[in-house]
Amino acid sequence: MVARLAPRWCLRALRSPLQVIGFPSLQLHMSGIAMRASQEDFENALNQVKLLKKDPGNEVKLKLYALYKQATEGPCNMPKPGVFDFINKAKWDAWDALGNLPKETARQNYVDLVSSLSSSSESSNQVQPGTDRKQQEYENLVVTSEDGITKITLNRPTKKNAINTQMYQEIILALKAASNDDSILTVVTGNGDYYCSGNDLTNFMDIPPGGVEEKAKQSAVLLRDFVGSFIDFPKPLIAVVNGPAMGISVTILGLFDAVYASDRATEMLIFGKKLTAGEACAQGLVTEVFPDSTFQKEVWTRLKAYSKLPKNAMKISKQVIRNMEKEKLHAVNAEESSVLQERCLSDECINAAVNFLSKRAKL
Ligand SMILES: CCCCCCCCCCC/C=C/C(=O)SCCNC(=O)CCNC(=O)[C@H](O)C(C)(C)COP(=O)(O)OP(=O)(O)OC[C@H]1O[C@@H](n2cnc3c(N)ncnc32)[C@H](O)[C@@H]1OP(=O)(O)O
Repeated sequence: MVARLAPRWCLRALRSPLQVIGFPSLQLHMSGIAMRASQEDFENALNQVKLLKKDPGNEVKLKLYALYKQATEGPCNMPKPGVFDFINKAKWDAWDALGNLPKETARQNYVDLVSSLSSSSESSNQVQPGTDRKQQEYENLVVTSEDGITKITLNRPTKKNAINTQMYQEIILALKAASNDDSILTVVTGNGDYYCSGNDLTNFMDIPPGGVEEKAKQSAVLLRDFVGSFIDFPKPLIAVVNGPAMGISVTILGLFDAVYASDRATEMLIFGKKLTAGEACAQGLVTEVFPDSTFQKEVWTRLKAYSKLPKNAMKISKQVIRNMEKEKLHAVNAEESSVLQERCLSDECINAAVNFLSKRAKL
């Protein structure tokens, strides 16, 4: 019954430890709790959640969970889980943050939140591909090909294009596909006001049965494959940095052949320091900065001109330049991934993720 009704992201959540966050609505039906005042709206909202086309993300699921618990049970009445019990702690924090919010208000907030999700889900698939030829469907990317240019657009604008686990894998696949397609240039850009806010901090919450050590190992493998796919990319690869960029989306810019940034990319956050696009350009991380008002026009005019250049000459030139450093880059990548595996388990990393997520969970 659940399997038939639930959309794809629900099924994924049910298979993972995150299922406990994901399904207040199913819990309601299973426990058969009866509502009174706004029962009809509330029940409609519970049904609507199951019809959402897109996974709303862990933060929203936490909000839904907390509101559901508050609406049906009142203020948080559970003992606080231990710090390493990430999922239950995140749920507990979200519920506890609601304090003494009255049940009726929580019910109303749940209804309002679901309604906003339903409308944004209807207007989603956020990028208009225009006349581009759309390629394979991805959940977190839009990939189009036109005029010899394959464009990979990071497409989670409501999350500032943070890279979740699936998106890492989709980017690897999209780069693989672009390396074998007919295009001359490949472009990576972001949809919305951000280029990318880096690693999705909820990635670390989905702990597999092997525990946090297994998670750290999986993260290291994924990171190595992800960065490796940029190191090995055989054609000219251009980053069109349309807005702020953070974390891993900045650190991989050095693997692009050109990086064009809008002067609105004012937060290229590396090592906790904010760099403007101009400063990043002065340090060689960005190739050229354009005024935001003309950014898209100027950059795409230039890229279209580049795409008319001889395909094989460009590809071979890139390979000649890059091949010399590939071995070293792979060695550094392997080393960094193994350091990540260790650092994932550090208090500093756990606290940073928990702090961010618990702030998010407060309504
Ligand atoms: C087995 C697989 C595991 C895979 C793991 C692989 C690991 C590889 C790791 C490699 C090392 C990488 C390191 C990094 O990238 S570090 C950088 C991490 N990023 C951050 O710390 C940024 C966090 N976000 C923010 O500080 C702010 O959100 C931001 C400044 C970006 C925007 O602030 P603003 O106030 O304008 O907007 P909001 O905060 O309201 O954000 C809107 C919604 O977007 C969500 N969001 C934004 N960024 C992230 C993120 N990085 N992770 C998760 N969610 C993010 C935010 O929560 C808001 O969502 P809601 O509307 O639902 O609340």
